[in-house]
Amino acid sequence: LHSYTKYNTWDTILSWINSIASSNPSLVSKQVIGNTFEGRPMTLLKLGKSSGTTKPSIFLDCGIHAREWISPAFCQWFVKEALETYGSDSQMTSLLDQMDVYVLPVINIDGYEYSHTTNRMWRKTRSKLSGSSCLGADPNRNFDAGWCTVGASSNPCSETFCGSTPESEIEVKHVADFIRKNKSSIKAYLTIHSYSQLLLFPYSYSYNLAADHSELMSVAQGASAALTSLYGTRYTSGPGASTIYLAAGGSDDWAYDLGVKYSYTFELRDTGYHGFLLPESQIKPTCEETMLAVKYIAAHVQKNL
Ligand SMILES: Nc1ncc(C[C@H](C[SeH])C(=O)O)cc1Cl
Ligand SMILES: [Zn+2]
Ligand SMILES: [Zn+2]
Ligand SMILES: [Zn+2]
Ligand SMILES: [Zn+2]
Ligand SMILES: [Zn+2]
Repeated sequence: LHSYTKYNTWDTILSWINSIASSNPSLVSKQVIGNTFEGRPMTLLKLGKSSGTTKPSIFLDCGIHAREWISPAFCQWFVKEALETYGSDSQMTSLLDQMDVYVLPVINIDGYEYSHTTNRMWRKTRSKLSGSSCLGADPNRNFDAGWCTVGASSNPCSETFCGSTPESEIEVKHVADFIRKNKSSIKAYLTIHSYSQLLLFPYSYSYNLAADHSELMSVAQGASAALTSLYGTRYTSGPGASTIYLAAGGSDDWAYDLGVKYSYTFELRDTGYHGFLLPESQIKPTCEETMLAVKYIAAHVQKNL
Protein backbone atom coordinates (compact mmCIF):
# COMPACT_ATOMS: atom_id res chain seq x y z
CA LEU A 1 0.00 0.00 0.00
CA HIS A 2 1.21 3.56 -0.70
CA SER A 3 3.17 5.40 1.96
CA TYR A 4 4.77 8.86 1.79
CA THR A 5 7.52 7.60 4.09
CA LYS A 6 8.42 4.53 2.05
CA TYR A 7 10.15 4.00 -1.28
CA ASN A 8 7.07 2.90 -3.21
CA THR A 9 7.25 0.59 -6.23
CA TRP A 10 6.11 1.93 -9.61
CA ASP A 11 2.83 0.01 -9.50
CA THR A 12 2.05 1.61 -6.13
CA ILE A 13 3.03 5.06 -7.39
CA LEU A 14 0.83 4.70 -10.49
CA SER A 15 -2.22 3.73 -8.45
CA TRP A 16 -1.43 6.64 -6.10
CA ILE A 17 -1.31 9.01 -9.10
CA ASN A 18 -4.71 7.79 -10.25
CA SER A 19 -6.28 8.10 -6.80
CA ILE A 20 -4.78 11.55 -6.18
CA ALA A 21 -6.14 12.83 -9.50
CA SER A 22 -9.61 11.38 -9.00
CA SER A 23 -9.97 12.59 -5.40
CA ASN A 24 -8.94 16.20 -6.11
CA PRO A 25 -10.52 16.99 -9.49
CA SER A 26 -10.59 20.76 -8.93
CA LEU A 27 -6.86 21.02 -8.17
CA VAL A 28 -5.29 18.05 -9.93
CA SER A 29 -5.35 16.57 -13.40
CA LYS A 30 -3.20 13.84 -14.94
CA GLN A 31 -1.92 13.19 -18.39
CA VAL A 32 0.31 10.56 -19.98
CA ILE A 33 3.11 12.27 -21.93
CA GLY A 34 4.23 9.02 -23.55
CA ASN A 35 5.41 5.51 -22.77
CA THR A 36 8.82 4.35 -21.64
CA PHE A 37 11.00 1.93 -23.62
CA GLU A 38 9.35 -0.99 -21.84
CA GLY A 39 5.89 0.52 -22.30
CA ARG A 40 5.14 2.08 -18.92
CA PRO A 41 3.00 5.26 -18.96
CA MET A 42 4.92 8.44 -18.10
CA THR A 43 2.18 10.06 -16.05
CA LEU A 44 2.30 13.77 -15.32
CA LEU A 45 0.31 15.47 -12.57
CA LYS A 46 -0.82 19.08 -13.06
CA LEU A 47 -1.51 20.91 -9.81
CA GLY A 48 -3.28 24.27 -9.71
CA LYS A 49 -6.66 25.95 -9.52
CA SER A 50 -8.30 25.17 -12.84
CA SER A 51 -8.74 28.24 -15.01
CA GLY A 52 -9.85 28.45 -18.62
CA THR A 53 -6.57 30.02 -19.70
CA THR A 54 -2.97 28.78 -19.66
CA LYS A 55 -1.28 29.88 -16.44
CA PRO A 56 2.46 30.35 -15.96
CA SER A 57 3.91 27.10 -14.62
CA ILE A 58 6.72 25.33 -12.83
CA PHE A 59 7.91 21.90 -14.05
CA LEU A 60 9.21 19.52 -11.36
CA ASP A 61 10.58 16.10 -12.28
CA CYS A 62 11.91 13.19 -10.25
CA GLY A 63 13.42 9.79 -10.81
CA ILE A 64 15.53 10.49 -13.89
CA HIS A 65 18.24 8.32 -12.33
CA ALA A 66 16.91 4.96 -11.25
CA ARG A 67 18.84 4.43 -7.99
CA GLU A 68 18.12 7.89 -6.57
CA TRP A 69 15.02 6.71 -4.70
CA ILE A 70 14.67 9.77 -2.48
CA SER A 71 13.88 11.75 -5.63
CA PRO A 72 10.49 10.15 -6.51
CA ALA A 73 9.74 10.16 -2.77
CA PHE A 74 10.11 13.96 -2.83
CA CYS A 75 7.81 14.42 -5.82
CA GLN A 76 5.11 12.40 -4.04
CA TRP A 77 5.72 14.43 -0.87
CA PHE A 78 5.42 17.71 -2.78
CA VAL A 79 2.03 16.68 -4.16
CA LYS A 80 0.84 15.66 -0.68
CA GLU A 81 1.98 18.94 0.89
CA ALA A 82 0.48 21.02 -1.91
CA LEU A 83 -2.92 19.40 -1.63
CA GLU A 84 -2.82 19.26 2.19
CA THR A 85 -1.89 22.92 2.66
CA TYR A 86 -3.81 24.52 -0.21
CA GLY A 87 -6.34 26.77 1.50
CA SER A 88 -4.41 27.00 4.78
CA ASP A 89 -0.84 27.89 3.79
CA SER A 90 -1.03 31.32 2.19
CA GLN A 91 2.02 30.82 -0.01
CA MET A 92 0.92 27.46 -1.37
CA THR A 93 -2.58 28.81 -1.95
CA SER A 94 -1.23 31.80 -3.82
CA LEU A 95 1.11 29.57 -5.83
CA LEU A 96 -1.60 27.18 -7.00
CA ASP A 97 -4.03 30.02 -7.67
CA GLN A 98 -1.58 32.00 -9.79
CA MET A 99 0.50 29.19 -11.36
CA ASP A 100 0.34 25.55 -12.32
CA VAL A 101 2.90 23.05 -11.04
CA TYR A 102 3.60 20.07 -13.28
CA VAL A 103 4.96 17.11 -11.32
CA LEU A 104 6.46 14.10 -13.11
CA PRO A 105 6.99 11.66 -10.22
CA VAL A 106 9.21 9.22 -12.12
CA ILE A 107 10.82 9.89 -15.50
CA ASN A 108 12.93 6.76 -15.78
CA ILE A 109 10.26 4.27 -14.75
CA ASP A 110 11.92 1.25 -16.38
CA GLY A 111 15.17 1.96 -14.54
CA TYR A 112 13.37 2.64 -11.28
CA GLU A 113 11.57 -0.72 -11.51
CA TYR A 114 14.82 -2.47 -12.40
CA SER A 115 16.51 -0.97 -9.35
CA HIS A 116 13.69 -2.40 -7.21
CA THR A 117 13.70 -5.89 -8.75
CA THR A 118 17.20 -6.58 -9.99
CA ASN A 119 20.01 -4.06 -9.45
CA ARG A 120 19.66 -1.46 -6.71
CA MET A 121 22.56 0.55 -8.12
CA TRP A 122 21.17 0.92 -11.65
CA ARG A 123 21.30 4.50 -12.98
CA LYS A 124 20.44 4.53 -16.67
CA THR A 125 17.39 3.78 -18.83
CA ARG A 126 16.76 0.19 -19.99
CA SER A 127 16.88 0.75 -23.73
CA LYS A 128 18.44 -1.80 -26.09
CA LEU A 129 21.05 -0.58 -28.55
CA SER A 130 21.71 -2.84 -31.56
CA GLY A 131 25.29 -4.02 -31.60
CA SER A 132 25.84 -3.86 -27.87
CA SER A 133 25.05 -6.27 -25.08
CA CYS A 134 25.00 -3.35 -22.65
CA LEU A 135 21.66 -1.71 -21.85
CA GLY A 136 20.57 1.84 -21.24
CA ALA A 137 21.86 5.38 -21.60
CA ASP A 138 22.27 8.06 -18.95
CA PRO A 139 19.14 10.19 -19.43
CA ASN A 140 20.93 13.14 -17.85
CA ARG A 141 23.52 13.06 -20.64
CA ASN A 142 20.94 12.58 -23.40
CA PHE A 143 19.43 16.05 -23.60
CA ASP A 144 20.46 18.26 -26.53
CA ALA A 145 22.76 20.55 -24.55
CA GLY A 146 26.40 20.31 -25.55
CA TRP A 147 25.50 16.70 -26.17
CA CYS A 148 28.29 14.22 -25.52
CA THR A 149 31.07 16.84 -25.58
CA VAL A 150 32.25 16.57 -21.97
CA GLY A 151 31.59 14.43 -18.93
CA ALA A 152 29.83 11.73 -20.90
CA SER A 153 30.79 8.59 -22.77
CA SER A 154 29.91 7.21 -26.20
CA ASN A 155 30.48 3.71 -24.87
CA PRO A 156 27.08 1.98 -24.41
CA CYS A 157 28.48 0.11 -21.42
CA SER A 158 29.39 3.30 -19.57
CA GLU A 159 27.25 4.61 -16.70
CA THR A 160 27.30 7.99 -18.42
CA PHE A 161 26.59 6.78 -21.95
CA CYS A 162 25.16 9.79 -23.78
CA GLY A 163 22.97 7.68 -26.08
CA SER A 164 23.18 7.19 -29.85
CA THR A 165 21.80 10.69 -30.54
CA PRO A 166 20.36 13.54 -28.46
CA GLU A 167 16.94 12.46 -27.18
CA SER A 168 17.57 8.89 -28.31
CA GLU A 169 16.03 7.82 -25.00
CA ILE A 170 12.27 7.86 -25.48
CA GLU A 171 11.76 9.05 -21.91
CA VAL A 172 13.98 12.07 -22.58
CA LYS A 173 12.17 12.76 -25.84
CA HIS A 174 8.78 12.79 -24.16
CA VAL A 175 9.94 15.20 -21.45
CA ALA A 176 11.67 17.46 -23.97
CA ASP A 177 8.63 17.42 -26.25
CA PHE A 178 6.34 18.45 -23.40
CA ILE A 179 8.60 21.27 -22.24
CA ARG A 180 9.16 22.52 -25.81
CA LYS A 181 5.41 22.56 -26.41
CA ASN A 182 4.85 24.57 -23.21
CA LYS A 183 8.03 26.63 -23.12
CA SER A 184 6.23 29.97 -23.31
CA SER A 185 4.43 29.28 -20.04
CA ILE A 186 7.03 27.21 -18.13
CA LYS A 187 8.96 29.70 -15.96
CA ALA A 188 10.96 27.24 -13.84
CA TYR A 189 12.40 23.76 -14.22
CA LEU A 190 13.37 21.78 -11.10
CA THR A 191 14.90 18.32 -11.43
CA ILE A 192 15.50 16.19 -8.34
CA HIS A 193 18.48 13.88 -7.86
CA SER A 194 20.56 12.45 -5.04
CA TYR A 195 23.00 12.49 -3.33
CA SER A 196 25.46 15.24 -2.18
CA GLN A 197 23.29 18.04 -0.79
CA LEU A 198 23.81 20.48 -3.67
CA LEU A 199 21.67 23.08 -5.40
CA LEU A 200 23.04 23.30 -8.93
CA PHE A 201 22.16 25.53 -11.85
CA PRO A 202 23.54 26.08 -15.39
CA TYR A 203 25.95 25.45 -16.71
CA SER A 204 27.35 21.97 -16.31
CA TYR A 205 28.40 21.63 -19.94
CA SER A 206 30.78 24.62 -19.70
CA TYR A 207 32.61 26.72 -17.11
CA ASN A 208 31.12 29.80 -18.72
CA LEU A 209 28.71 31.63 -16.42
CA ALA A 210 25.06 31.73 -17.40
CA ALA A 211 23.65 35.11 -18.42
CA ASP A 212 21.48 35.01 -15.29
CA HIS A 213 24.28 33.69 -13.06
CA SER A 214 24.03 36.28 -10.30
CA GLU A 215 20.25 35.97 -9.97
CA LEU A 216 20.34 32.17 -10.13
CA MET A 217 23.08 32.17 -7.49
CA SER A 218 21.31 34.49 -5.10
CA VAL A 219 18.07 32.52 -5.39
CA ALA A 220 19.97 29.25 -4.84
CA GLN A 221 21.65 30.69 -1.74
CA GLY A 222 18.31 31.86 -0.37
CA ALA A 223 16.70 28.52 -1.10
CA SER A 224 19.46 26.50 0.56
CA ALA A 225 19.44 28.81 3.58
CA ALA A 226 15.71 28.14 3.90
CA LEU A 227 16.40 24.42 3.68
CA THR A 228 19.14 24.62 6.33
CA SER A 229 16.85 26.52 8.70
CA LEU A 230 14.76 23.42 9.44
CA TYR A 231 17.26 20.77 10.58
CA GLY A 232 20.64 22.37 9.91
CA THR A 233 21.28 20.32 6.79
CA ARG A 234 24.01 22.09 4.83
CA TYR A 235 23.88 22.55 1.07
CA THR A 236 26.34 23.97 -1.45
CA SER A 237 24.99 26.15 -4.24
CA GLY A 238 26.62 26.87 -7.59
CA PRO A 239 26.92 26.20 -11.30
CA GLY A 240 27.16 22.49 -12.02
CA ALA A 241 30.52 22.58 -13.76
CA SER A 242 32.44 24.14 -10.88
CA THR A 243 30.31 22.71 -8.05
CA ILE A 244 30.10 19.03 -9.01
CA TYR A 245 31.69 18.28 -12.40
CA LEU A 246 31.85 19.33 -16.04
CA ALA A 247 29.23 17.27 -17.87
CA ALA A 248 27.04 17.79 -20.93
CA GLY A 249 23.56 16.67 -21.93
CA GLY A 250 21.79 17.51 -18.70
CA SER A 251 18.14 18.51 -18.46
CA ASP A 252 18.75 21.71 -16.49
CA ASP A 253 21.20 23.12 -19.06
CA TRP A 254 18.83 22.17 -21.88
CA ALA A 255 15.82 23.82 -20.23
CA TYR A 256 17.84 26.95 -19.47
CA ASP A 257 19.05 27.31 -23.06
CA LEU A 258 15.45 26.78 -24.22
CA GLY A 259 14.56 29.88 -22.20
CA VAL A 260 13.42 28.48 -18.85
CA LYS A 261 15.38 30.91 -16.68
CA TYR A 262 14.94 29.33 -13.24
CA SER A 263 16.46 25.93 -13.94
CA TYR A 264 17.86 23.96 -10.99
CA THR A 265 19.14 20.50 -10.19
CA PHE A 266 18.72 19.39 -6.57
CA GLU A 267 21.06 16.76 -5.15
CA LEU A 268 19.27 15.67 -1.97
CA ARG A 269 20.63 13.90 1.14
CA ASP A 270 23.05 12.66 2.16
CA THR A 271 26.77 13.38 1.59
CA GLY A 272 27.81 9.77 1.26
CA TYR A 273 27.29 7.96 4.55
CA HIS A 274 24.26 6.12 3.12
CA GLY A 275 24.48 7.68 -0.35
CA PHE A 276 21.78 6.33 -2.66
CA LEU A 277 20.65 3.94 0.10
CA LEU A 278 19.16 6.71 2.25
CA PRO A 279 17.10 5.02 4.98
CA GLU A 280 13.31 5.43 4.83
CA SER A 281 13.54 7.08 8.27
CA GLN A 282 15.11 10.08 6.53
CA ILE A 283 12.39 10.50 3.87
CA LYS A 284 10.26 12.82 6.04
CA PRO A 285 13.01 15.17 7.22
CA THR A 286 14.61 15.25 3.77
CA CYS A 287 11.29 16.08 2.09
CA GLU A 288 10.24 18.66 4.68
CA GLU A 289 13.50 20.59 4.37
CA THR A 290 13.44 20.36 0.57
CA MET A 291 9.89 21.76 0.54
CA LEU A 292 11.29 24.97 2.04
CA ALA A 293 13.85 25.34 -0.74
CA VAL A 294 11.33 24.61 -3.50
CA LYS A 295 8.83 27.06 -2.00
CA TYR A 296 11.57 29.71 -1.79
CA ILE A 297 12.30 29.32 -5.50
CA ALA A 298 8.59 29.29 -6.35
CA ALA A 299 8.05 32.52 -4.40
CA HIS A 300 10.87 34.18 -6.34
CA VAL A 301 9.38 32.99 -9.61
CA GLN A 302 5.98 34.40 -8.64
CA LYS A 303 7.49 37.75 -7.71
CA ASN A 304 9.10 37.90 -11.14
CA LEU A 305 6.09 36.94 -13.22
N1 LIG B 1 23.46 19.37 -16.29
C1 LIG B 1 23.74 18.57 -15.21
N2 LIG B 1 23.26 18.90 -14.01
C2 LIG B 1 23.52 18.14 -12.93
C3 LIG B 1 24.31 17.00 -13.02
C4 LIG B 1 24.62 16.16 -11.80
C5 LIG B 1 23.86 14.83 -11.79
C6 LIG B 1 24.09 14.19 -10.45
SE1 LIG B 1 23.38 12.43 -10.26
C7 LIG B 1 24.35 13.90 -12.90
O1 LIG B 1 25.50 13.46 -12.87
O2 LIG B 1 23.56 13.64 -13.82
C8 LIG B 1 24.80 16.62 -14.28
C9 LIG B 1 24.52 17.41 -15.37
CL1 LIG B 1 25.10 16.98 -16.94
ZN1 LIG C 1 5.89 8.15 -27.70
ZN1 LIG D 1 21.15 11.84 -10.60
ZN1 LIG E 1 23.39 12.48 -8.01
ZN1 LIG F 1 21.91 6.14 9.22
ZN1 LIG G 1 4.93 19.14 5.89
